[in-house]
Amino acid sequence: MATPWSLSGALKGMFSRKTIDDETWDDLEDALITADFGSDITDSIVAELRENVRKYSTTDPEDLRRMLRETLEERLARLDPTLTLSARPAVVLVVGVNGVGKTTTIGKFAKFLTTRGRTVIVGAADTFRAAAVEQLATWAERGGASIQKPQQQGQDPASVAFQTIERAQREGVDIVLIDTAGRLQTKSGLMDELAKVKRVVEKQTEIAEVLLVLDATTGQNGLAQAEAFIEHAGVTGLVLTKLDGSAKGGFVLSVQEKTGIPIKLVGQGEGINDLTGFTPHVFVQNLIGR
Ligand SMILES: Nc1nc2c(ncn2[C@@H]2O[C@H](COP(=O)(O)OP(=O)(O)OP(=O)(O)O)[C@@H](O)[C@H]2O)c(=O)[nH]1
Repeated sequence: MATPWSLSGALKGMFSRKTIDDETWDDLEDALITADFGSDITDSIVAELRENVRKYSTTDPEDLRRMLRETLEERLARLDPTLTLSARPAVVLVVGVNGVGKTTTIGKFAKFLTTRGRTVIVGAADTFRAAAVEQLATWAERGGASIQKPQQQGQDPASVAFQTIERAQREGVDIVLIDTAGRLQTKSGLMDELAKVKRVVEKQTEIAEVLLVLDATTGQNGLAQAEAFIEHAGVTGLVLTKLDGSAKGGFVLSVQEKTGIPIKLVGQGEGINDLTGFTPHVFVQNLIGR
């Protein structure tokens, strides 16, 4: 599958040369920077590979490709991408700034779970915009999930979360996905609201996952916007969306190393089936090519 974030095009020239030379290293560095690995990670990858090439006294670009693949895979696999969803119900809070693909992700995630035989209910705890609730309802339905809507516009988000979990417990639903607000007047208002949702939910049951949705096309900027969530929301996993429209495959590694939080899901399209788990081995195969 050709992906826009694959490095295989950028690396082609490099691996078709007969021997590893200065140009090889320049090309590698350019390719990594262009793919948004960031300068620190690029420097450390290049330094590590130079050391390996020296240690194994190789001049074969194919060896370098293998080493690059191993390095990236090893670094991506340092954090565990497994979702913890064994509690019943397993409550997942979905957080992130507006426009990153939160609603779509909840629908796709519901589909991902119902396809695997789990029952899902979505809680519309972003209660301010009626249109947003309706959009979420459409995606929940596509994903095969039921939905708990606010009883009136602007209902306290924590009470919607409460009602959703109560219903899940009553109806024996496996997984609860709570959609939270992405935009309020102030950051502290947003974080207070989220803290209240968490407090109320934790009285009912443990929170299984707090997933932060990030738009891969915005790269480092998007990360800066999401900083408050990373600092205050107790995020347990990242969901990268819009990777299909991004040339920034390196963001995947840089976001994980910068935040210390594992990527758990990846969105690569606008369709209901376009969300997958994150598998470093597969990702790196696609990134490096062949
Ligand atoms: N290409 C692509 N588009 C995506 C992906 N995920 C979401 N989108 C698109 O991104 C846009 C925003 O998605 P939403 O799910 O509405 O985002 P949101 O964060 O809920 O936005 P608000 O409702 O405004 O808060 C939509 O046009 C989606 O189709 C993805 O993985 N790939």
